[in-house]
Amino acid sequence: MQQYGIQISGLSKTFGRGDTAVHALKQINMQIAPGEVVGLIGPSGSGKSTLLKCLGAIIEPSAGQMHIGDQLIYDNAWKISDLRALRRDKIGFVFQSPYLIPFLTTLDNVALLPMLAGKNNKEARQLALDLLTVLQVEHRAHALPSRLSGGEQQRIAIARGLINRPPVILADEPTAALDSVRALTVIKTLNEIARDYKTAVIVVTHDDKIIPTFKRLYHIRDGVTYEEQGEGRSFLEKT
Ligand SMILES: Nc1ncnc2c1ncn2[C@@H]1O[C@H](COP(=O)(O)OP(=O)(O)OP(=O)(O)O)[C@@H](O)[C@H]1O
Repeated sequence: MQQYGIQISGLSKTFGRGDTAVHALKQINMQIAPGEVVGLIGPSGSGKSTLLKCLGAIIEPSAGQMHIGDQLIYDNAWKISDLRALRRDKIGFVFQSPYLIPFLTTLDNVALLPMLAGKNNKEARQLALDLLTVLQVEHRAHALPSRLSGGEQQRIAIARGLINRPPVILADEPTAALDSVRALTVIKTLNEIARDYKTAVIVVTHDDKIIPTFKRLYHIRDGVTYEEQGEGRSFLEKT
């Protein structure tokens, strides 16, 4: 049986009840392999944020199943007690706005998470520096976020999402604030990281610049998803 990075089946989310109930997600099935980067697109109100929040264990689904790797996370109820530790160790979040802490250097912004997870200062900073090197922003390690370009800030945000080596990354509009060249660089970086670290990555986007880069694209409309095949890495190689 193939092992997925993250897999959901029959996942549903209803807000409210009775006549005013909103069925935001209706029996969604998704499987993302380790190393795969998929896109998720859909119009406003279609359920993208709700799906991302369920996948990120930020809100509780109403029904269905979710596995991360071979661990059953949700089966009509949460199957693990410490959701905060799950989010910290298994899921990396990358947002449209990098949300870097303005008075910490780039390096400390990234080192903070492994410190919170129990690593000592020196170990955490070395891990952070190694990752900044992979993302080609190590020369900005001692700069404050306000001194970085938008593309550099977004790469720092990716580093922070990755630092605890989560098996899953959820990226919400990570390129919306970037021009085409920087947007494609961020997506290339996510693809390289996914491949090298065996991470399953889901990118929610409205960004036409990056939509052709996905080999698999999930469309969502009125809480229902369907899948489309795209060009993927061969498109990225041409850019
Ligand atoms: N807390 C909530 N209570 C009630 N209804 C909600 C809640 N959150 C979302 N919804 C409803 O669920 C549906 C899906 O919303 P969601 O925010 O997931 O859409 P979206 O695709 O992310 O939209 P956008 O692109 O505008 O952010 C919408 O009808 C929305 O009004």
